[in-house]
Amino acid sequence: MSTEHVLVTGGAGYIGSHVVRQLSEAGYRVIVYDNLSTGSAEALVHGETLVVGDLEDTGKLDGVFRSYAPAAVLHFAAAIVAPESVSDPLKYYANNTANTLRLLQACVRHGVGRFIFSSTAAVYGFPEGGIAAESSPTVPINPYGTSKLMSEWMLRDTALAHGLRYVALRYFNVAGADPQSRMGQRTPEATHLIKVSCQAALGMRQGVSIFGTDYPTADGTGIRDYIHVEDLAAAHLAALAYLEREGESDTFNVGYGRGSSVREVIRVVREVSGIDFPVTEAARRPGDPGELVARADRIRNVLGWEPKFDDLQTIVADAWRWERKLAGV
Ligand SMILES: NC(=O)c1ccc[n+]([C@@H]2O[C@H](COP(=O)([O-])OP(=O)(O)OC[C@H]3O[C@@H](n4cnc5c(N)ncnc54)[C@H](O)[C@@H]3O)[C@@H](O)[C@H]2O)c1
Ligand SMILES: O=c1ccn([C@@H]2O[C@H](COP(=O)(O)OP(=O)(O)O[C@H]3O[C@H](CO)[C@H](O)[C@H](O)[C@H]3O)[C@@H](O)[C@H]2O)c(=O)[nH]1
Repeated sequence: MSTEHVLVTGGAGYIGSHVVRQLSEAGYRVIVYDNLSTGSAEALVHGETLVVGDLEDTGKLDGVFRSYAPAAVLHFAAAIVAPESVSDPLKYYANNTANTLRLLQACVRHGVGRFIFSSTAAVYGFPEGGIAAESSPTVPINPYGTSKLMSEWMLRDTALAHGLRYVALRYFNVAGADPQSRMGQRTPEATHLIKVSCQAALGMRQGVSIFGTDYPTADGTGIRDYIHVEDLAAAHLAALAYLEREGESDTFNVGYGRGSSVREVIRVVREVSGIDFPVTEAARRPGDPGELVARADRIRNVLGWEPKFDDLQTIVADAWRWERKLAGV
């Protein structure tokens, strides 16, 4: 049990709010810094302190560091829509790269020693054989991935120069919701397959398009490593504990190391919901790799992370329950 303050940027968002809840339950005193551009104060369920502010506002950020002297910073705040990053790249370099720079400068000014960073499998682009290890080449194919990779580099160099230790977590396909439906993915226009399929089952969308049926995979559709947001959140607590026991700075994939195809996901959403929503076959979505699965042994070995929800049925059931609650049905 820790009584230290930790600062969580983007803590009112989808992933951050799950981590915030788990941190509170573990005894941390959590300060959330969020501009509520996509996040919601309702996602903070244990009365955590919310400072509504933008990372660009370094004056406000400095005030937070002065008031709470956080022992650690967990950095989720970002713009996250990969296709939008192609049409508006500077938004991504501003909000993801430049704002991470501002946050790191504040950490150095205030002597913060521990930092956890939300990175993404998008840093790998199209990995050889569809499987990415942490040592695989980082060749992002869109500005979103590049903005995150640049942040990883700044973090690495800052750590070396200023005695800060960090863990960068490269998330694969995050899905599902709090098993008690207190929080989940709120953005109605989200494009993620499991959310879209649940919305289709609820009749909120006309159906689901399968983007590409001619990939060199067993059923021709794209394969991804879907990870339950609750397990992903637990990885952050494992990372924080690792830094607290003086672990060295490091970067880890967070996935299960096992892929599911688009057809499998749709079949499970139909089964779980009991609703046979329309599915159409469409062309490949530009920039989509056929297969993207994590090599995921390092995080288990080094951080001691053990997933508890490694099952597509469970992920979909929790996503489905949340989506119904959000829709009020
Ligand atoms: N969702 C995924 O599948 C996925 C996959 C890989 C990596 N990630 C990373 O995880 C992190 C969280 O993603 P999410 O899915 O929870 O997204 P989200 O949009 O729900 O959360 C982002 C949060 O950051 C806040 N925010 C954004 N810009 C800000 C700024 N300038 N100042 C202060 N607050 C700001 C938003 O209001 C929101 O609460 C991001 O860094 C994202 O790149 C997400
Ligand atoms: O309506 C849809 C939506 C998705 N897909 C397919 O389903 C799979 C998963 O697509 P998502 O949009 O759910 O997720 P992505 O794999 O494209 O990307 C997500 O995971 C990446 C990391 O792996 C990045 O973090 C990225 O930001 C995040 O959106 C892909 O094969 C995609 O082509 C469909 O067939 N129809």
